[in-house]
Amino acid sequence: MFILVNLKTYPCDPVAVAEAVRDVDEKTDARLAVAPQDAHVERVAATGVETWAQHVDPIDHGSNTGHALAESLAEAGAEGTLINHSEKRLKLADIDGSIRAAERAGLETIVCANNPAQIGASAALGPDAVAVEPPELIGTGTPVSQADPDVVEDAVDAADGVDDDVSVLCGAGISTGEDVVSAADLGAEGVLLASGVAKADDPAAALADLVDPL
Ligand SMILES: O=C(CO)COP(=O)(O)O
Repeated sequence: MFILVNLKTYPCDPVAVAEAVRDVDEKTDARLAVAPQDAHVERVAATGVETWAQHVDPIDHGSNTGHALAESLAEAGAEGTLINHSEKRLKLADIDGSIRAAERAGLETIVCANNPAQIGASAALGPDAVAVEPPELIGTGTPVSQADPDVVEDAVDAADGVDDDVSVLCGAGISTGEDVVSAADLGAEGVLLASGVAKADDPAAALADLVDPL
């Protein structure tokens, strides 16, 4: 399983969380990574943890102000990027452009989507992976894999129907190892999570619990 910890703009110490993720990653067969804010990518990557960007824009070097350039994030140490997160929605043409920008920079891609229909459309654009995250469950602590198993299974079917090379992850409310196991049982190859680690009193303990049953 791939476990990607999205730090959003939570007021946690990104380097301390990154070190905890790196340490847990070394002790488990699961693949763990962290997606910090752009300003923290370089410091987080320097810990040795697999580091992802939260977003890239569909742009190239040039006359663009206030954008996230894929090449710059890759140079700072990012190995992949989320695209179209529920909190950073893009138009279809821009999702396509962001995937192409990420590919150009050598970044792995996960396109997020609200529901199985959007998962199918996203898979058609050829990212490495898609992630279904029902917005109403994000940040609630109610795990999508247990509260809405159909949405995960339907997302897996939708992506497989378009391109079975595209992996499917799920996210929203995931915070325990049991939630991760139920996601795997539904056919997800990984999970995205945020508050369960970024807002935990002890992020290292929260991470240890996440991988414990894997
Ligand atoms: O948006 C998410 C991960 O990208 C999920 O957030 P929570 O884990 O806080 O529900």
